[in-house]
Amino acid sequence: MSILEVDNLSVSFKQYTSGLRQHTQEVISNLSMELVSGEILAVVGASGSGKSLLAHAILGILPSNAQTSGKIRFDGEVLTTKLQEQLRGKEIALVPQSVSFLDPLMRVGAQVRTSVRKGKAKEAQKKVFERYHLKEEVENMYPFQLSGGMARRILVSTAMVSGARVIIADEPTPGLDSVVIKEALTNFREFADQGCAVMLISHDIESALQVADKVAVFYGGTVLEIAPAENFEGNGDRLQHHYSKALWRALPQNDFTCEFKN
Ligand SMILES: Nc1ncnc2c1ncn2[C@@H]1O[C@H](COP(=O)(O)OP(=O)(O)OP(=O)(O)O)[C@@H](O)[C@H]1O
Ligand code: NI
Repeated sequence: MSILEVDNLSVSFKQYTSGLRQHTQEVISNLSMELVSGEILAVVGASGSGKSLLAHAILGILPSNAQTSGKIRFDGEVLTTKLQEQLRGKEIALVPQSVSFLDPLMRVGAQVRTSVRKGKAKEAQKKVFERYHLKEEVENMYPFQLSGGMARRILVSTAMVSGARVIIADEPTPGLDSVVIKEALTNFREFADQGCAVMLISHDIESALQVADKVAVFYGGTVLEIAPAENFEGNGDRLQHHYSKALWRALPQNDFTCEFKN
């Protein structure tokens, strides 16, 4: 069953060029896709292809000069600005790409606790810190005192304790060591297995494929194809699009199958 549906979404930015002349740049074009309960959808594609903007459009946190058209539905209901506000951080949680999303003036333990909706906040926060190997003293720190990897683990923790039904994770793993990456990906898998849905935006196709059910390949602001994860194997012959094949074959471990070899 589909929890979140994106229907013909376009996003453009109005920018002033010289003087008062306006220029509109479309950064997402006629994009349709869905998140299904119980599934992880990995989203892969080049830098600048619109992955983060799609996440922000779903959450309703695009910059104010962005114009959108199309519809996004949660549980069949069309998302309005008001509904997005109500669902944000509650039914739909974001693991943002940038650690600047953390509140610089709030201790990180408190930030995680404010996201807990069910059960005891303190307990949930302690448990999730333990899970992500964050020492007890970290809860009293401010974001500026954290390393990049610690800040990222705080962002993942915040989404994990929220009790949301949809998690949109925008590059949640860079800078993390392999043990924590595995832990986070396993948690996303468990989360999906409980009947929730995950959108996992990642440059790390190899890791994403370990847990994803389907992969959406992004290019130039739209989805080229959505393929079952198992189609990413061998030479990539089961992938439909040249770009998807190229993306897959460009991975270091696939050099062996590259035609240029010999
Ligand atoms: N506020 C903005 N105003 C104008 N253009 C923007 C704005 N934010 C993003 N863009 C443009 O939209 C495009 C998509 O950006 P987006 O951040 O979604 O890419 P991405 O796929 O997430 O890239 P990355 O993999 O590097 O995170 C880029 O070309 C970017 O320059
Ligand atoms: Ni991005």
